[in-house]
Amino acid sequence: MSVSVQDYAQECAAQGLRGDYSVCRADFTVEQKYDYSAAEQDVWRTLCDRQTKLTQRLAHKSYLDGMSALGLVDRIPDFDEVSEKLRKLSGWEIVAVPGLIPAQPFFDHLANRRFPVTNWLRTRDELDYIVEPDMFHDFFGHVPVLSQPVFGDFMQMYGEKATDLIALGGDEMITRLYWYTAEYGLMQEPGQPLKAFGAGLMSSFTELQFAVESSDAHRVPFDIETVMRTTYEIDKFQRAYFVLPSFETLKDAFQNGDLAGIIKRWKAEPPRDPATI
Ligand SMILES: C[C@H](O)[C@H](O)[C@H]1CNc2nc(N)[nH]c(=O)c2N1
Ligand SMILES: N[C@@H](Cc1ccccc1)C(=O)O
Ligand SMILES: [Fe+2]
Repeated sequence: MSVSVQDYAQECAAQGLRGDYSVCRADFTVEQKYDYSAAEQDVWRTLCDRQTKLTQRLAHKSYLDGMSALGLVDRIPDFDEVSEKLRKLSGWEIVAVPGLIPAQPFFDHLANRRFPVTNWLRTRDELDYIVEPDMFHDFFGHVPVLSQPVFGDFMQMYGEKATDLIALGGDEMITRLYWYTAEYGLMQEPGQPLKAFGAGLMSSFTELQFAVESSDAHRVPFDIETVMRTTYEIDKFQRAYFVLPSFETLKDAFQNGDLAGIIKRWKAEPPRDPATI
């Protein structure tokens, strides 16, 4: 039923993903091994400096509050140190993984308040955008909001509920919901300017600006059923961004929406193309 590390490692290698899955434990975690070079530390600082300037302007307050709570990011994070801080703030910890892991173990970590963070960093040639999650994306994009108890609790609940919905055959649909909210969600609260919410935007210099500021970005109001029916690609700018009116809207749709019904209705139907939403 669940994916074995060996099978997944082969799949990833075939797709050209960068992580080394040969040293994974059964839950896809690895040692962080803090042996980064001076050049990598330098890339990290550059990434943080240029991206922080953008997030100050374009990120939702929940993210900026989370970043302040976490404190300094002046060198590549030591995962154990960060976990200690996070545990005090919200009961979360981070664990090292070699890169993308399958949905099921991913959600199982979330359900247990563990966030998987990739243990390698993009190169100097990828400062603006990278096609697969790296440490900068996982850490800079996702971890700040986990320090905020409201979001931390939501992510745990997401992990728990996702596991049940996957059992109904909703693997792809529940992943799309995660994708278009936690990764690429925008937020526009009443009377407020449009802000970025998702982690995939927070970690990309070019896509963050595109999604929030470009008149070429295709932005549509959040609707849970539409989101769950819409495909995505991980290695290009998104062709649709869903705009949430508030975090409560997402939480409410997730808690009280009939996700099982949506899955049953649509899982055998052809999905929708984001360009046509
Ligand atoms: C939930 C959905 O499958 C999503 O793309 C998951 C899959 N595996 C992942 N694996 C890692 N390491 N990081 C992620 O953000 C994700 N996201
Ligand atoms: N494109 C994101 C990384 C990412 C890849 C794939 C999925 C999610 C995030 C970045 O440049 O930071
Ligand atoms: Fe992510």
